[in-house]
Amino acid sequence: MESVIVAIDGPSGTGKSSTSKAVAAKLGLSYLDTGAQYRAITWWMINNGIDTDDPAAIATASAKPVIVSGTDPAGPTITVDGVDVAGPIRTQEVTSKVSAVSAVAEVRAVITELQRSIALTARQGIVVEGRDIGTTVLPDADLKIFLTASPEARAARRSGELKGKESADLASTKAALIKRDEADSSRRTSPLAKADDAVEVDTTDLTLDQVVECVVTLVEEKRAAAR
Ligand SMILES: Nc1ncnc2c1ncn2[C@@H]1O[C@H](COP(=O)(O)OP(=O)(O)O)[C@@H](O)[C@H]1O
Ligand SMILES: Nc1ccn([C@@H]2O[C@H](COP(=O)(O)OP(=O)(O)O)[C@@H](O)[C@H]2O)c(=O)n1
Repeated sequence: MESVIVAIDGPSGTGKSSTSKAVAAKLGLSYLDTGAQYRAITWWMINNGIDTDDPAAIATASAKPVIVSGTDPAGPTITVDGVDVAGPIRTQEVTSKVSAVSAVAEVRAVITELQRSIALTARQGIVVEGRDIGTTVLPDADLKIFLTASPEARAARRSGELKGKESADLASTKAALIKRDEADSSRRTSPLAKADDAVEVDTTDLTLDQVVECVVTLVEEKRAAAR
């Protein structure tokens, strides 16, 4: 197997981004954060005065923003209409609105198309992380991983990140995270779900290094089996 495609899905705070970046760096693969793309289109909607509670208005505007993702795991980038939005897409405002925007079928169609074209052109292969990569975006991925962790562990990880930036206590972080998971899991189009053939890894009691090692081993096993 020359080029390998790895799909990593799961809810917020399970370790998708950190794991995917490290696995891609170790194996010399590209890396794509699809959540950043949904955050970027949400940022654009807010910035352009589109009501994020109006699915029809979102659908009409969905093809307008030009989103470009840089896929080097050592320094992933994201721009919208040429503007670097790596910082602005992480605000609580975007986080609170991204589930509503990403539930709109037209938004998913545009972003899914973009994701498939990026995966197709990654010559060495790619690690793609998100919510519906194994089920919808790349159903033929060579390896599918579904990360889980307890809500307590996920909230603790997230509020650790937010400390010093935007104050958010553990309880409100946990409540916001559970609300977003529910919205992502219950939407009609391409909800957050484990693919039938995904390997589930519970990261609650694992260190990041252990999770990375586990995924790298699974990729190597796939490669050995394909030889
Ligand atoms: N196995 C782990 N144990 C402890 N902390 C972790 C683990 N995996 C990730 N983290 C930390 O948790 C936070 C959220 O991880 P991230 O990779 O952004 O998750 P996701 O992409 O699933 O939302 C980060 O600060 C990261 O360093
Ligand atoms: N493949 C994906 C990835 C993200 N998303 C949406 O984008 C949001 C932000 O994703 P993210 O991966 O940046 O979220 P975190 O887990 O990092 O907080 C999710 O809550 C989903 O609403 C999606 O719908 N499909």
